Amino acid sequence: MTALATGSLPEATAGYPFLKGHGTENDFVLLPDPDGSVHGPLDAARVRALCDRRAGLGGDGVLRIIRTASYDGPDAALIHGQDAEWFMDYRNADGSPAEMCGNGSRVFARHLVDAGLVDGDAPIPVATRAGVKVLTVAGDLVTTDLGAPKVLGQTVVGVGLHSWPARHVDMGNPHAVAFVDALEDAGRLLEEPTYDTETYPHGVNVEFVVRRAERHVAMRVHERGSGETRSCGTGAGAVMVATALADRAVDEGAAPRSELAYRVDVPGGTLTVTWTPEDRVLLTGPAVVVAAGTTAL
Ligand SMILES: N[C@@H](CCC[C@H](N)C(=O)O)C(=O)O
Repeated sequence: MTALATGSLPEATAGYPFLKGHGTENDFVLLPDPDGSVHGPLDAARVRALCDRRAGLGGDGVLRIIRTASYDGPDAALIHGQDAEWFMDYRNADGSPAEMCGNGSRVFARHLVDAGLVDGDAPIPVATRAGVKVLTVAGDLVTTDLGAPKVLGQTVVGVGLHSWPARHVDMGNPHAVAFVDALEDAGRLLEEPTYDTETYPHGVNVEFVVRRAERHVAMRVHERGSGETRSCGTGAGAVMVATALADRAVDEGAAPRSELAYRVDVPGGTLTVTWTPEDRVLLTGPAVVVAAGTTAL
């Protein structure tokens, strides 16, 4: 391979500023748009173009970084009512908006701190479509308080000819958690798993879980709107809650009596999920920004 000679690189493309980042390889295009004047309308086609891994920048989703007061898209009243300066305007790779993104929230906070937009030594409240989430940054790790889980009923998910019972857990967004004998049993996950559309009228994120050791599990995920990804933070939260209940480490309908932590391995790394006696699910993991530039998209 011939190295590019100095000076042969094309001039930076004039266009819209972006950053690229990931949390346990759940990767995102970040669009800094503090006052809503930089990026213009973020329609589904543009999100799909940005997330395209061959013709675009590539990503599991887009995070627009905008002041809460400057957001004027759908559900603006709901967003403006939240007590947080910054709004994480998250979209899946297919362009659909989602209520919450756990891994994305850490990358979002990392950027706010790096850019000097917030004090990294203090808790950072971030508005989302699932309400305000508070983040804390400690070195390489960022913790998101995902809030109280909603533990709902049993359901069924399927891939090809296989089907599994699954636990319905809402972590701000919908999840179905299925325990499997081996992660490979879920196959290549090129297609969306089947699920009960009455239980999940707006689609669902499906997690497949195996136990690795005491308070240690591994998962794969098929995300609503993004396909199989290398990690899902809210999914890790849902998996921890479903596993702790299955382990009888927590009584149904209750919070743990003392802090309970599980290691959750995902294809892209490791997350720690802690469920507190105050019924908060805390997601801790890395958050990395790997590139910044401009895009014509
Ligand atoms: N990867 C995210 C979840 C993103 C949203 C999800 N696909 C949905 O539609 O609910 C995470 O880390 O939580």
